[in-house]
Amino acid sequence: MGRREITIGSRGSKLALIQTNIVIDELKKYYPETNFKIREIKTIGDKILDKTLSKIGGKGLFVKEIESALLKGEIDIAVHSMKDVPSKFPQSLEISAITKRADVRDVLITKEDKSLFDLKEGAVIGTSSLRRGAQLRSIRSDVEIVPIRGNVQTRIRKMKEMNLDGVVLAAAGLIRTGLENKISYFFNERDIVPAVGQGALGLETRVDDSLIKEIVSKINDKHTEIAVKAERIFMKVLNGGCHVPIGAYAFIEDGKVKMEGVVASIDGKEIIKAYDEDDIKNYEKLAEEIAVKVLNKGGREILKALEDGE
Ligand SMILES: NCc1[nH]cc(CCC(=O)O)c1CC(=O)O
Repeated sequence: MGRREITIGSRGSKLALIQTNIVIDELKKYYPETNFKIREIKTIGDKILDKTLSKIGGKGLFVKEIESALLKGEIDIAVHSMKDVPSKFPQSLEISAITKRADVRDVLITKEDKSLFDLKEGAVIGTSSLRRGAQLRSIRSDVEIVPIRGNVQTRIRKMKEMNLDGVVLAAAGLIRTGLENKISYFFNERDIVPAVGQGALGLETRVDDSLIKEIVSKINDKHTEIAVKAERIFMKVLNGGCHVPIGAYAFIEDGKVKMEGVVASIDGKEIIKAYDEDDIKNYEKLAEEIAVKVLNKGGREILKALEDGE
């Protein structure tokens, strides 16, 4: 059973619209008769580009207006990058499906297409992500990190305008926008542990809209769902938003869930990591244990110092 017309809310950036169209193409495989309409919604995160996200209130800024439209019934589904979805939700909304994850890695785009190790001593790299900055400095302590904001295309343009040696971005966003050929270096996911949810798309719906929930459930990818849920548990235990350098990556392999979590000091001098694996059904316990391990190995002091410094 389908519905004749379904309205999907999306941010208006090129990447967001491409992602929403990826989701629509998937849904169309199951509901070829349905007309999927996109409604573009501007979020505060799209409007304020001259401040770092942590200063203007965190990553919830990319989803709030879209959630309001969902609550008002103006749209039936919201498509989000799971990376931008905060731990807390309005009570009557939920993520009902997470599609198959794309490349989770972070990458470097450099002015002269140089690999990480060919960058000159003291190279200046643009990223507003504390997670990327700290972990990058743990591999190359000589590099200087400068904040840079805006959508994917803007950041590449700013790299040139600000005469930076490079910028760090998510592989997924570049691949989806057809800019894969600009990537100069792929960071190994164990060197720069990705952001919670990176590379995964989530479909948010109203809790009581069982018809729409049934429709979106068709494109849920069980392995991605478990991995992203595990990462989000890690984030919740650490109580970390985007103002703390934390990362987590879970994946399913050989019938097990395997997971790494990290907390870093801003300068990258302290990198606290924990890795473990367990049966898939124990993913929640695994995520909690990894979070506790990271806290006990020194993560607690790092998080405390960040709180006091704010
Ligand atoms: N913070 C913005 C954002 N949200 C999702 C992606 C990329 C796609 C993804 O990770 O799913 C990006 C761009 C980036 O970080 O380079």
